[in-house]
Amino acid sequence: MSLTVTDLSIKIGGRTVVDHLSFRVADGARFGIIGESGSGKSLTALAVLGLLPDAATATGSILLTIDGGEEIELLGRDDRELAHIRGSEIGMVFQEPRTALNPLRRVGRQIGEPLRIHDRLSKREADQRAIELARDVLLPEPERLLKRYPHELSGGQRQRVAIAMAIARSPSLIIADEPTTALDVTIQAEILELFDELVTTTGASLIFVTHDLAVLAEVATDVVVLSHGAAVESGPVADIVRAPQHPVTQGLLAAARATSWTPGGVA
Ligand SMILES: Nc1ncnc2c1ncn2[C@@H]1O[C@H](COP(=O)(O)OP(=O)(O)OP(=O)(O)O)[C@@H](O)[C@H]1O
Repeated sequence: MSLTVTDLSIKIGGRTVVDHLSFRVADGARFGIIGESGSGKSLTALAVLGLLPDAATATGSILLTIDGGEEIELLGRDDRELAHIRGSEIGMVFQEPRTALNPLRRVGRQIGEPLRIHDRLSKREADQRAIELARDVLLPEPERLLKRYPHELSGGQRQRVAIAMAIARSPSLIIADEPTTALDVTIQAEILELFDELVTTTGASLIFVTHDLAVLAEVATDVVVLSHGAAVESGPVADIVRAPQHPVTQGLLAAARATSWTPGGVA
């Protein structure tokens, strides 16, 4: 699968919040969208997911090319079709796992339910698959843990459950919007490692949204830098870290270094 965003503009209440943005995510790529708060990162991710707020209007093109060559224009597509694509082709992980999880349901059921509904697995098959997925995301003691409710899990474990739900139906694209921002630093590193591993083993492409260049450098190989909704710089993460051209990128690098990060790990 590949994703080609061309000339994407998003307006809310007459204000342009994403401005003629173009980028391409190649098959199996790990692509980062970075920028300061309010630069339009989340709205760009939501546009790809077909989840823009009602007040927003979007123009341009978001073309998903699925394996086999079929091209699907996501922009302007009706909600039902987008919901179908979200389930099967695109998985999503957000900052706060609580919002992705139903507090009243055991986590195993939440992981397995889409598989029962869409892939018509029996309850037993879905339970079994939920355990496999829990293992894939390195949840401890899956059989026991899946019987628990979200509030009985730690924040890191909840995010692992949300990731298991995102990958349950083997999407070819995973979109993660600040998935580690709400977590402690040590847990953050573990979750980044998990993304790294999952993308490698599943072959899915990744769009990773963050304000943190240190985090980005752990998972992404290519990046677009946003400022006020527009791309100000793009290219391989290693180049951007080595020689940032735009003042916004230089600022993001300075902010990352201020947390004692050194860009040694960048490929
Ligand atoms: N539902 C909304 N109604 C009105 N304005 C919105 C809405 N959602 C976002 N915006 C505005 O659009 C701009 C871009 O928002 P967006 O959430 O994409 O930024 P961001 O880069 O993800 O920032 P953050 O890291 O703070 O989430 C911001 O100025 C924001 O205030």
